[in-house]
Amino acid sequence: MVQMMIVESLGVKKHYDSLASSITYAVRLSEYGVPLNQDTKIGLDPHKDPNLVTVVCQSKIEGLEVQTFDGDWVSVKPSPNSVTVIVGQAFQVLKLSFVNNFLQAWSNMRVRAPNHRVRVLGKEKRFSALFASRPSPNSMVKSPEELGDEDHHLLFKPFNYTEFVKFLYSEEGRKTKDPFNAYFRIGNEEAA
Ligand SMILES: O=C(O)CCC(=O)C(=O)O
Ligand SMILES: [Fe+2]
Repeated sequence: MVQMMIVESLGVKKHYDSLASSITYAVRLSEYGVPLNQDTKIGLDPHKDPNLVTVVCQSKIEGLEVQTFDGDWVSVKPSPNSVTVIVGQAFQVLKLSFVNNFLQAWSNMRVRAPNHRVRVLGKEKRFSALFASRPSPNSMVKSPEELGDEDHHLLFKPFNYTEFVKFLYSEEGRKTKDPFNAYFRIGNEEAA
């Protein structure tokens, strides 16, 4: 539903079915103990999710923090009747390509994969539940072909999601500052 809303808001609803047909879903439950480093209180290092969309449900103990464009960290408070939706990088590719092709109409990127992290401030264990969508194994993530033409080049190469995740966790990927842009970026423009 959230994905459909995003695709619709980008004005490319007709591509939703083909996107939806190559998506898989997974649920993960996370437990965070008291962080070893009591200076930073970091439970999970800053990162962007590689997948399409992650829905996060925090237990009573807060900890999720999202970075703003200005670099500040904002805490997301747990709520019993709401969830947090995090856009991942695979979605960013679709979005960036769409935006690029409709650049004249849209002056800016509409959705971005945000940097986020977990900090556990107190002495209690923290729990969270995550529901994530991602491209099916070995499926290609690419922009609809009619959106790419000579005047409107695409920002990213089509890519195999499984290969991307392998690279992300490889020795080389871990050493690379921005593995996503290093691997798929076609031009030199910043796509942070
Ligand atoms: O536990 C959370 O609130 C978020 C965890 C997270 O960002 C992740 O596992 O990718
Ligand atoms: Fe995450």
